[in-house]
Amino acid sequence: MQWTLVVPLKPLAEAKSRLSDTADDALRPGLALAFAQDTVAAALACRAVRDVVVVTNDALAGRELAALGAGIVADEPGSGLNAALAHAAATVRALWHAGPVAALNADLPALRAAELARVLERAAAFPRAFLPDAAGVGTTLLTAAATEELRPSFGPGSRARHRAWGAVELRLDAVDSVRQDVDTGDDLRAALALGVGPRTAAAGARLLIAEQ
Ligand SMILES: Nc1nc2c(ncn2[C@@H]2O[C@H](COP(=O)(O)OP(=O)(O)OP(=O)(O)O)[C@@H](O)[C@H]2O)c(=O)[nH]1
Ligand SMILES: C=C(OP(=O)(O)O)C(=O)O
Repeated sequence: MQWTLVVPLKPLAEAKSRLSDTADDALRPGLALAFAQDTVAAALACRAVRDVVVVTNDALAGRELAALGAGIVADEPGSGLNAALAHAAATVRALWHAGPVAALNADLPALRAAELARVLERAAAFPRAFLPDAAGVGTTLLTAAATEELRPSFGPGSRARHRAWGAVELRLDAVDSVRQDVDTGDDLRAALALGVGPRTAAAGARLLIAEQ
């Protein structure tokens, strides 16, 4: 089964506010872009991924991620994360192809294509499935078979909501890179320990942690 991933990204200037304990206002937009670039590059290299579509209104992010090979869908301004994901999934199915879709967080800078493949291959057994984040309270991946609606409910406590809404929780060992999203300085430290992609490394992420 080959998946289309939809990746949501808010305007870079507003991104990663919880990282303010580690990176100042001048650095956070560039870090958010680097996280997204490393996430999208790894996803495009994944054997189980047919294509990646980023839903965003940020012009710079759109250009940089399109240059990596991602499709770009404009956000419905002010609609919020879950509406943006549902809109992107519907647009993909209406305009590209009506296959299985999955929502993937844009802040997985340590993402490994092989680990993502194992998760997506496991998800293919279920109508809808999700992977909890490393903290065990959120979600980094939500999948829907071709006959299913995505029905995203991302946000605080999303693990419990996605389970309550009928998605099967995926339980796999050795897929840390698919679970380690970066919201805080501690998350960034954990992602660096896993090994981040070249753009996140070049953005000076390790220096930020060393300064703490
Ligand atoms: N397209 C789109 N993406 C969004 C929207 N809101 C959040 N996102 C993205 O969804 C993911 C999770 O969002 P948040 O945790 O709210 O934002 P964040 O920038 O990751 O972190 P914080 O600012 O610390 O909350 C991130 O990749 C965001 O860029 C939205 O309204 N539209
Ligand atoms: C949106 C989510 O993640 P975060 O806020 O940590 O980016 C989520 O886990 O549903």
